[in-house]
Amino acid sequence: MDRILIEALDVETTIGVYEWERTITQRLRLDLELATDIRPAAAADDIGLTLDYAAISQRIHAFAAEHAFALVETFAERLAACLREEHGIAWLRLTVRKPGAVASAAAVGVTITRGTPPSSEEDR
Ligand SMILES: Nc1nc2c(c(=O)[nH]1)N=C([C@H](O)[C@@H](O)CO)CN2
Repeated sequence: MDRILIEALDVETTIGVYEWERTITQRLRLDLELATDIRPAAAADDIGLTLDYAAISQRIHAFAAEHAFALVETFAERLAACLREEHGIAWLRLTVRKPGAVASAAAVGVTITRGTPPSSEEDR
């Protein structure tokens, strides 16, 4: 199955388990792989027949601005559900990194995959 990519998308959100983290916004860095068949869009050269990565990126910024969670796990799970529901995405992989959260690490975070990857002959 083909995949639409969104890599190193930086968003600002309220996130953290500590009291002081509830009063500020912090940066999360997101990587996404979204399964879709790109052939109809490519054949017709039509943005309406694919997942619009610009529109999805905008939606992610809005989601981050609208929500405040303690855990990056919750952010990832809720965002994945939101994107799958609103865009009919059958399968996705989402990595959420919180740069600077652990001073001795470049980043910490989570990777989740949700849904069933639609199979195609090319994958066999
Ligand atoms: N598995 C997790 N561990 C931790 C998280 C988290 O979201 N998931 N969060 C924190 C704190 O908010 C930390 O990022 C503040 O620097 C600690 N551990």
